[in-house]
Amino acid sequence: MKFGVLQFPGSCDERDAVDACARVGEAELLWHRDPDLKGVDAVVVPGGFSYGDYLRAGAIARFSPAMESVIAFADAGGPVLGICNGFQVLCEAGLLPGALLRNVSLRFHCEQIGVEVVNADTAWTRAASPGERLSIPTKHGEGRFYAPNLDELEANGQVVFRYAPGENPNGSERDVAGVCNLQRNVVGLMPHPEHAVDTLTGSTDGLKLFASAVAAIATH
Ligand SMILES: NC(=O)CC[C@H](N)C(=O)O
Repeated sequence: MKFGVLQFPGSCDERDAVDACARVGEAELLWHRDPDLKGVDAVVVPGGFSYGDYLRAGAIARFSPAMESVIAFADAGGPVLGICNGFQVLCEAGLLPGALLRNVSLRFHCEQIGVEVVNADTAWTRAASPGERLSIPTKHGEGRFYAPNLDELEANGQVVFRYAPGENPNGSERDVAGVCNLQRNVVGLMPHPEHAVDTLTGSTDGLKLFASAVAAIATH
């Protein structure tokens, strides 16, 4: 099982993402200009500030040559995870519904928070239980999830994560922290599971997402 972690100019969490993936499988960095995904079994689009967040976070990165390959990979059912800036890129690319707006505070927010698993039947949450609370860091300025069809997303089971009560850092409607596509192989979330994989930093809850992908590939 090999993960590919896609790196853009301005990514900053790709090394932690590789480390997180390497705890449950093999992992390698993929450069955004190269459309060859090197035969990986799952793709992680990591956090950071691709292209300096100019225009809108993720708006430029989504035109990278590798993104066309990621879209084809996702359309074929391959597991894709977008973390924070990666979530923003996947929304911009049309792989996930909705958009991420500026935090309601208009401030960058950085904190360890509680995140509840709403849907444990996706490629990236099957190792968790519905209602399970994970402790994961969050750090972003444009994390307020918005979708005009939120009722429909809820009805489809596309809301995958919610901020724990009282811990919503950005004003997202109905505390939405992460969503998936209809096929449930593409998941995006604002909190950073790759920063919660070692007891040294206080939580290993993030490993559940990466272990889920390994299970998804094993039963594919
Ligand atoms: N940690 C990150 O990935 C930051 C995401 C994004 N650039 C923001 O500030 O909203």
